[in-house]
Amino acid sequence: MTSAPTIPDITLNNGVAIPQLGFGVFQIDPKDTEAAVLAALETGYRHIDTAEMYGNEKEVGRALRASGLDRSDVFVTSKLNNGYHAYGDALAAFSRSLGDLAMEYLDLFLVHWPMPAVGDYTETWRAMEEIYRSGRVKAIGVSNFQIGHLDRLFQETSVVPAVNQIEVHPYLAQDELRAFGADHGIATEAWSPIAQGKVLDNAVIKAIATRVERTPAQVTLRWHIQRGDIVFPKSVTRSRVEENIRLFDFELTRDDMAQITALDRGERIGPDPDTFNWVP
Ligand SMILES: NC(=O)C1=CN([C@@H]2O[C@H](COP(=O)(O)OP(=O)(O)OC[C@H]3O[C@@H](n4cnc5c(N)ncnc54)[C@H](OP(=O)(O)O)[C@@H]3O)[C@@H](O)[C@H]2O)C=CC1
Ligand SMILES: O=C(O)C(=O)[C@@H](O)[C@H](O)C(=O)CO
Repeated sequence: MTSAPTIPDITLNNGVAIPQLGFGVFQIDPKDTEAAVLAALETGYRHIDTAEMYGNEKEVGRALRASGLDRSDVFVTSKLNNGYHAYGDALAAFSRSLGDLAMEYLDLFLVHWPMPAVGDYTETWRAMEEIYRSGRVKAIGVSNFQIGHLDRLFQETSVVPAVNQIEVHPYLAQDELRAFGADHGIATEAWSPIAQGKVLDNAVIKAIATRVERTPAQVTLRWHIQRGDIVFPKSVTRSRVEENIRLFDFELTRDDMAQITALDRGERIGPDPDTFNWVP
């Protein structure tokens, strides 16, 4: 393939820079993860999104070491699993994630789900603040938090989350929650950015793709990039890993952007954060 593109950074609310495009590893079998992450790093990705829940942190760490890259060259995110929301459990879970990744620090650590009916996420967030103060993570954030959850954090805790990682794709544009985040200095990370493939046969996206001579996946990912969100598509297919990074040498018009945003139908492919209380 041709040389790797330059991926722009987004500056988080504490000054930390995060590559706007990364590589997600949800549903990559642990036995396949080292090879998949290594392929992504070889292709030019410098940002990996994992989680304790995915069961593949060890393999992510192995891939980074096998790549020969410096630890500081790659932005690594992991997430606190749902069973560890109590203060002491959260501290211990963070240390376990670091141990499994075999890293001295994480770039970003997130509360994976708010779990509103199970525990008190403000207690969990105080543990995250303690982890942040320890210097073993460069930034802390949340995932799947709704406006009400964020409002409670603002009222009862000190550190404003650096990011909120939420489901966003053309069928779930999330404009209200994204705007709320932007108003409070919280960057949006868009999970399942191509809706696990479900938006790729959409007629509007296909027509734009034909006109700009790109694939529907590239058009959809470019829509996220131009909206300013952070994305990390997942693929175990080398040709798609290469396709998904080629987003920085074309542009969508204002009309393309509006047409894709108008596909919003409030349709989730994942759980509803207000009612999701699953402990793996
Ligand atoms: N915080 C949270 O609660 C959540 C976070 N996430 C994060 O977001 C990441 C991405 O989301 P994910 O759910 O994996 O879904 P994605 O929207 O990234 O879609 C992944 C699926 O699309 C396929 N695919 C990838 N690229 C292409 C392409 N160019 N053309 C056609 N098909 C393609 C993949 O197939 P194949 O692999 O076979 O090539 C896979 O089946 C996760 O890996 C994870 O890091 C995801 C869900 C929830
Ligand atoms: O991928 C993630 O990060 C998730 O949280 C999802 O797996 C989510 O928990 C789910 O889809 C459960 O069915």
